[in-house]
Amino acid sequence: MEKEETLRIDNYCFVCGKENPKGLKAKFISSNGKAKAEMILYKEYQGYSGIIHGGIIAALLDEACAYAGISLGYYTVTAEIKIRYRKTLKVGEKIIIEAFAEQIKSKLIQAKAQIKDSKDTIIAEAEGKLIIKEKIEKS
Ligand SMILES: CCCCCCCCCCCC(=O)SCCNC(=O)CCNC(=O)[C@H](O)C(C)(C)COP(=O)(O)OP(=O)(O)OC[C@H]1O[C@@H](n2cnc3c(N)ncnc32)[C@H](O)[C@@H]1OP(=O)(O)O
Repeated sequence: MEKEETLRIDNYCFVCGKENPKGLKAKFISSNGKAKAEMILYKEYQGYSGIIHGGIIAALLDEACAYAGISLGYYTVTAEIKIRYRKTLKVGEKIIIEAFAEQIKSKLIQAKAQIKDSKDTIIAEAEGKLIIKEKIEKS
């Protein structure tokens, strides 16, 4: 049987990697199944003029779900993610990204995430199913 590949962290994640010069460099803090980040997205990430691209929003929501899962002690891959875009996100607006995750089966974590603007308006929401690949060894 083929040995499963382990997930490697090399700080080049497109969303959070500190070393990725083309990445978003989001800084998540997470604990007890919750994750949070605040950031501003600039023109480089727009689709239509002045509006942040939905794929970037999806990537941030996905990442938030993953961080919430990491805070439960697991590295996961996303099996499914459903996104509801509620309002357009304007270039240059401060946003808050939050996620909550719970393990609902031996290999399955269910997560919810949302992005709000500084007026507490929900910009987008997500529901994700994450499959546990490995337990994080405490160093
Ligand atoms: C500090 C760090 C910084 C670094 C932090 C970096 C964070 C990066 C975050 C990035 C997130 C990503 O983009 S991850 C990359 C994008 N995602 C991927 O590439 C995933 C590609 N897909 C796959 O590898 C596969 O399809 C899987 C693993 C998702 C599923 O494979 P599989 O073969 O079907 O699953 P299998 O192992 O048989 O099943 C495992 C269990 O999960 C269940 N399961 C599988 N899929 C689903 C599903 N959609 N919904 C419900 N349940 C499911 C199965 O029924 C089974 O349950 P039971 O029978 O055991 O009960």
